[in-house]
Amino acid sequence: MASRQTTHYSVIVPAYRENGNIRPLITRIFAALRRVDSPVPAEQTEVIIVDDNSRDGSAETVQQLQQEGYNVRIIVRTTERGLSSAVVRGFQEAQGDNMLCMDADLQHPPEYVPSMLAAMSPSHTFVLGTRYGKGVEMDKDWPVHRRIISAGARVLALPLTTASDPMSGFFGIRKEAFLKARNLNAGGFKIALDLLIKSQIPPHAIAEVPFSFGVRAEGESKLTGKVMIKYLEQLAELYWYKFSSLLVFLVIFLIVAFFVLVRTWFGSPSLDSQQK
Ligand SMILES: Nc1nc2c(ncn2[C@@H]2O[C@H](COP(=O)(O)OP(=O)(O)O[C@H]3O[C@H](CO)[C@@H](O)[C@H](O)[C@@H]3O)[C@@H](O)[C@H]2O)c(=O)[nH]1
Ligand SMILES: [Mg+2]
Repeated sequence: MASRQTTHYSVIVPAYRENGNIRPLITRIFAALRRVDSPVPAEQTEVIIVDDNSRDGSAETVQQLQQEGYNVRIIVRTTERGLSSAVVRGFQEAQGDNMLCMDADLQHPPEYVPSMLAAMSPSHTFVLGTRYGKGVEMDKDWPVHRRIISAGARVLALPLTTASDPMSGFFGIRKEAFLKARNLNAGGFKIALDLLIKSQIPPHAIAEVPFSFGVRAEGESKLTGKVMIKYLEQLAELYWYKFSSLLVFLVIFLIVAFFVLVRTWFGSPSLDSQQK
């Protein structure tokens, strides 16, 4: 098992009722890291599952995996709920400087973990698993309504970032960039978008890795109508965060321009009229 000093890479997995997926996920991640051509050593990598008190046997599965020698641990939250806040908690607990977030349900292929981790560096502080890159595609079984929602959500985020897939739940961030973010919106599902804006990641610091988005292996999606409303709230907040100074500048500019025009058109009162 890796010691604390040598853990340079952390994989954070938010999980709610994912017991059926945990074993295949962990064994596939470490099998990929143990390949001879892996750019990242398995001994320097930890996996942290952030579970919201699922009570479905996930904790026992993780315990069993630990006994088998896998460097995985589980944080069971009992007072908080939600995907984004679980990811933030995982990043706060991570030992590694290179932190990757991925879903538990195998929609994000574990075989991409080594290259995603290796893509982070002091000059590429953010890595984004994108479903819209060259040569990749969504699984044909991914529902049409989810494709439409995803496309709409992506269009709404266009003014905020140049990243091709800011809705992706498969992404990584360097610790130093994560620590720059203030007032993260920990509600909802779109924590990558929040981090891209609030950690002030410049376009050239984003490494994009195309991947084919699969379908959930076991269990059900937790994305509900409430999550979509939360996304709209998050967008409103991010638009304000990013454009409020521009807006204030524009308003002041328009007020000044208005007074200058009024003075030019109607002129200032002449001395004669003031003396009368
Ligand atoms: N701890 C915790 N984990 C959660 C919660 N809700 C969801 N998760 C975990 O977050 C991961 C993604 O949840 P899904 O329910 O599978 O989401 P999805 O509909 O497949 O959405 C995924 O793809 C979207 C792109 O289409 C992404 O935008 C989204 O972030 C996510 O990655 C899974 O591992 C799930 O267990 C929660 O309340 N708490
Ligand atoms: Mg899923």
